[in-house]
Amino acid sequence: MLASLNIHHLRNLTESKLGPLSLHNVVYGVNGSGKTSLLEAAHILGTARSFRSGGAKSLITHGEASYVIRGERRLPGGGSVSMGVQREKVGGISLRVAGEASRSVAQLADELPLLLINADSFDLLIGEPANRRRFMDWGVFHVEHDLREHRQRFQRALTQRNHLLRRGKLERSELEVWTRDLAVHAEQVSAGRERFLDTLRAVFEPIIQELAPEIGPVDLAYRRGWDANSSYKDALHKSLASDQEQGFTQTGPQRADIRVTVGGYSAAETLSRGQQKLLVCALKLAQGQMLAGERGEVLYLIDDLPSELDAERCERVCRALAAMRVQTLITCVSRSAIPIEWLGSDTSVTMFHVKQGEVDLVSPEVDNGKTA
Ligand SMILES: Nc1ncnc2c1ncn2[C@@H]1O[C@H](COP(=O)(O)OP(=O)(O)OP(=O)(O)O)[C@@H](O)[C@H]1O
Repeated sequence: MLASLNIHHLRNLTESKLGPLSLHNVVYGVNGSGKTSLLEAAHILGTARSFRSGGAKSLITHGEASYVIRGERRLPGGGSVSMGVQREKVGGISLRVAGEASRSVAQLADELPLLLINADSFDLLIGEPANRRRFMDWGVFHVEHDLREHRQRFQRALTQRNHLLRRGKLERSELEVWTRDLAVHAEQVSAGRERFLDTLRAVFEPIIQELAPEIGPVDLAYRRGWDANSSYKDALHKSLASDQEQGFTQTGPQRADIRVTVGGYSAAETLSRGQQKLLVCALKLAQGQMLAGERGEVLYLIDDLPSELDAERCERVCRALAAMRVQTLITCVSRSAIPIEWLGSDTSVTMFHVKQGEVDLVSPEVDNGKTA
């Protein structure tokens, strides 16, 4: 569990401490006060990158030369691990884990597994299929580590095959070699995605029922990217002439998708914005449940949880998070937007008030909900 976060010169957070952190942490403050920047700091600590667009250097407080983010992770069995990320305007990024310099972002991710829910998360439902493929591949690689190699070899074979298809004069034997390789690894990648989706469905269904029973059953159908009745090898054989004409491989896992429907209709085109948010939250909570099952720990960064949700539905999300026993860092504009009893007992929830980059620990008893 992340125990504390110290931030130096990240956006308007010139010298800020967020801590001590509990299982659930609510940060509130007016627009532009620095709430998202606090989530961003936690995200950088676990991934070495921001979730917002823009150059990495634009995160450094204007006029300063570098930012530094330090965090302390409390270990389940006692003891703690320190983590740190520093970015220089001139120079680059340096990472530290347990007092040692590290070159591996994966080491940060291992120490602090994170999941983010923010306005961009809607892309999972309404965005391009690539967003849903990334979601599937995240799951595949967390659950089945050896599929990484199949994925890399699939990508390499696809690149090579497309390269040959683009060339006017076709080298048949070379094309056949890459097509054979492509077919083998594509089937593996696709089968892995299908298994992930089967596992996810079982976790997702009770969560969506709890968060949004009124929208009815939600179907997550896997579209593997080629004719469901043929092997990929046969599909490639059938589409060879047309692939040659187009100059690229038109079918395969690079076209896979998850079709999300409600009562047979596209969820993206049918659901209201609030319902879409509940559906996206259910997918992310299912993802977290799978990750927590495997890793034992996960930290949810949730930007402006109450936006788009009415009080009752916001409460449902909070109660689902509380039931999962995952750590949360949730932002909202007003103190009263998330009554802490939705998340659990007073002892497992800490509130912070951020004002122009300054973070204050708020005692709920003293504050009594009056500081909005
Ligand atoms: N490099 C920078 N140096 C200094 N200040 C910056 C820099 N980048 C952004 N800011 C400022 O930091 C502040 C914090 O922005 P942030 O997005 O964290 O606010 P927020 O509390 O999440 O707001 P909202 O509720 O509007 O989403 C803003 O006032 C922004 O103008």
